[in-house]
Amino acid sequence: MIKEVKNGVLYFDGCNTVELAKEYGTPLYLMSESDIVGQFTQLKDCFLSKYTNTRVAYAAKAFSPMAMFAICQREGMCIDVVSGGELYTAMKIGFPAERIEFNGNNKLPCELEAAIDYGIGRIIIDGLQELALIERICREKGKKVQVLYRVTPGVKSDSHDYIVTGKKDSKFGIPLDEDVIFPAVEAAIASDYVDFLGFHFHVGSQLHDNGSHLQALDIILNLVKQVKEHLGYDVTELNLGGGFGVVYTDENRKPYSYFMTPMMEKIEGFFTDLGVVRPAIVIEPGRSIVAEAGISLYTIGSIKDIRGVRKYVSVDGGMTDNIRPALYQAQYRGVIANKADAEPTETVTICGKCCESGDVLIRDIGLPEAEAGDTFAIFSTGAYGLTMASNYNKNPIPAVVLLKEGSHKLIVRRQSYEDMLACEVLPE
Ligand SMILES: Cc1ncc(COP(=O)(O)O)c(C=O)c1O
Ligand SMILES: N[C@@H](CCCC[NH3+])C(=O)O
Repeated sequence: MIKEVKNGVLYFDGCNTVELAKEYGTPLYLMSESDIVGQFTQLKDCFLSKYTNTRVAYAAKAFSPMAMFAICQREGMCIDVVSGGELYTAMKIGFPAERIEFNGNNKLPCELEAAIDYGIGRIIIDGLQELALIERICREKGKKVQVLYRVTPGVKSDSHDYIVTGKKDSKFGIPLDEDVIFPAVEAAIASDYVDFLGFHFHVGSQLHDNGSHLQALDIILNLVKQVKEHLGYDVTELNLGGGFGVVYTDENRKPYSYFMTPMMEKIEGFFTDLGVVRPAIVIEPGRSIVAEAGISLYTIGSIKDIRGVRKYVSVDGGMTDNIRPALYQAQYRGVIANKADAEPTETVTICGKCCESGDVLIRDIGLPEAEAGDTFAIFSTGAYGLTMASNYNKNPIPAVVLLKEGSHKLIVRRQSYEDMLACEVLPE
């Protein structure tokens, strides 16, 4: 049991969360290594070990400390980076270059140069000008890189509009208009500076239905067929992106096999019929690896009961460590960690300490009576919490503690006020 209650106290991966709050301070992110490894194990069982020539590239944007990259390295995973900063993190720990893939709709020349210098495995080209930019850099450096094209399949997905990426009106990917995509593929095939491997799509995030993945896959397989027919070229790699949904409140999380099995069956059947060796298949899960492995801990402070309206319970963090409720109206569950088995007696709203009315973490949650000094725990905050954290109101970014079966270690130290001032210069 990753989460359990003992003597009224919430334990996570064998650790007493109230003690952790005292030892490391709050706000605090906890990450369960056991849960992260458990997700990788499930992917190994239903995908990596079941089918040859497959890879998982963890989408680092979900949670990107060096320690996470090290877990990926140890577990034999690849990683998907989307910025010079994520790439630098990988380089810092000596992450094997060939296991890094680079995504992004506006990769900067300096980012591409660093990636090509490091010898990264793949660049996922996201727009028409990017090929020329990569070719120029490779020409100057006397290098060659492996590339895929990210395409927009033009499918709808059932998720928040801000995290849907597969529709045609998107800043990501290349549209599938014939007069756009075929010349682009021809140019990549003909290039002396890139090896063109195939196609990439990512339909969106936090999906609980495999429909849009399967629809996008059909579209991409049709493209593969057309590329063979028109250009006589067999692709050697397909990347199906990530997007697999997790539990925040009462969602019905589907196992990875719910997505992977029908996709792999479709792919295997298609290439058998085409009489072509199946290309390598890559996926890029981010959220599903780390979201449920995270808990955020806060200390309750001011409590305001606006009679007949709402009771606000304030915590010592907020939108600075978890922007998702404010940005996507995301919903979370939580408990008072030191009263974890007490019955709810009132409905309250958990708000942060930032100067924004929208700084609400959980609206209308049933809790036992909250008191100043209680430790409040919010579940499923492991993805896109720390990585989207900000210094708004000059609040320092919290520490991260990695838990494993009762042991705990600091993997990101809490920012100090000095850290926040470190880049500032006072004019003479
Ligand atoms: C290209 C790409 N790959 C992977 C991901 C990871 O998605 P998720 O965290 O939903 O698995 C994203 C983000 O949505 C993405 O844009
Ligand atoms: N940041 C988003 C996910 C972005 C996915 C990347 N394209 C979230 O928290 O849900």
